[in-house]
Amino acid sequence: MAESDVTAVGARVWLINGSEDDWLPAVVDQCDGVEVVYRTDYGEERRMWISEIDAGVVRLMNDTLSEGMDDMAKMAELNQASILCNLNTRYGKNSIYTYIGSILISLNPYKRLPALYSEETLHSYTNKDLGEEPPHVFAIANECYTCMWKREESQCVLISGESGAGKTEATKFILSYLSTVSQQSMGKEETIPAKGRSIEQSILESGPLLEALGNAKTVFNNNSSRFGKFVQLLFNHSGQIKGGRITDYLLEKHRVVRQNPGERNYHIFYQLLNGVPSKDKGKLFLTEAKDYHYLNQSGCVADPSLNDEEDWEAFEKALAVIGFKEGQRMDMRLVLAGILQLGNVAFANAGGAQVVDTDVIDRASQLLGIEAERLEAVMKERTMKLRGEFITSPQSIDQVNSVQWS
Ligand SMILES: Nc1ncnc2c1ncn2[C@@H]1O[C@H](COP(=O)(O)OP(=O)(O)OP(=O)(O)O)[C@@H](O)[C@H]1O
Repeated sequence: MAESDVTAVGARVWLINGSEDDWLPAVVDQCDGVEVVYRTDYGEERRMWISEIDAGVVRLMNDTLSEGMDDMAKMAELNQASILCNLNTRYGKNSIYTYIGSILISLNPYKRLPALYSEETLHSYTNKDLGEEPPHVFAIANECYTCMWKREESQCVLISGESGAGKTEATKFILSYLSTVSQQSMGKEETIPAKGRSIEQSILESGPLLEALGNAKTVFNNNSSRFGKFVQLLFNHSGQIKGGRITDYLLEKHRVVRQNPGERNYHIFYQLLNGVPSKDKGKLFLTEAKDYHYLNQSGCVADPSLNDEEDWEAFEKALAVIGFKEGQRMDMRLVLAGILQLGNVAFANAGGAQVVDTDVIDRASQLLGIEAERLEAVMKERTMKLRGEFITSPQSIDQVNSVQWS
């Protein structure tokens, strides 16, 4: 390598800090023949005397990396620094997807990129081999779909990443791709099932449903899934989706009663309060989020990026598409409103915990369909079976609160 290559203005270089993981991608910004100014991709400026520069300090970057490679398995230099540099270069061009062989790396753009997920883009990935088109989550979905045919074996996509990385969005894109190709493979003699809803529609509608009940605003992600899920789709021999199953894991249950500062309870409670028409609020005893202990303790009841009213409509529509009747939907509203009332039951010490305001118990009992006396008793007393006999004893306020809030 000629030394002048790494001092020529505009040249892409590596500044060698130590181990390969510490290399910094940079560009030669200025050179007056004595001193060189390098500007790193991460915004830093580094100055060096030309006399100090050798291959142990600055190295010329491979041309292919300067442009950004869409498959990193083909990179000449493969280390943490070159991977991060390549992803960063591509991210700057809104190329959020990159392969390493058949593994897809997806970066969260934190902005809508409609052209990337248009119908036209989706169709450009059908019947293509992996690598034929630019890296994309649709290409992974297509690879699964075609491998299922070719190998006659079940296929699996594993999506992992930290909170807010984009797993839920990626899952939705994969489901939307598979549901589109499933509908395309529908034979002429086959029609959408009765009640005007297809399985594909039901699978897509499961998104708003699961998000309302299992997602919440956290400090990392305003729509964080607080559970893991395994989505299974079953295809027939014509390539159509014939069924699906979603198994959930490890729902963060304690969020219903307690949230960290700046976070929210599950979306559904705020959607209920904002979405139920005023005329129906009375019978559900609904007021405002700030009035409920389960919603007001974190200091956050709203987020400008979330539209609880619209999301309530999407939730109700999803329930209808999936097949819940109005009576069942009403039962859900009653249970949700009942949970909010339970959080407001307050206790005082009077020879054991006693309910301060029995109106709250009355409201909860009406909503949940449980006798008020029995509801009050299970909240403030403890019953044990001792030598075949049931013994009921009062509880202290701490004991009662630990049951109510944990
Ligand atoms: N491909 C994308 N295009 C546009 N925005 C995206 C994309 N992926 C993610 N986002 C944005 O980032 C937010 C967080 O993404 P997402 O909810 O999918 O993360 P997650 O990995 O599922 O997080 P968690 O583990 O907390 O549930 C989304 O609400 C969306 O605003």
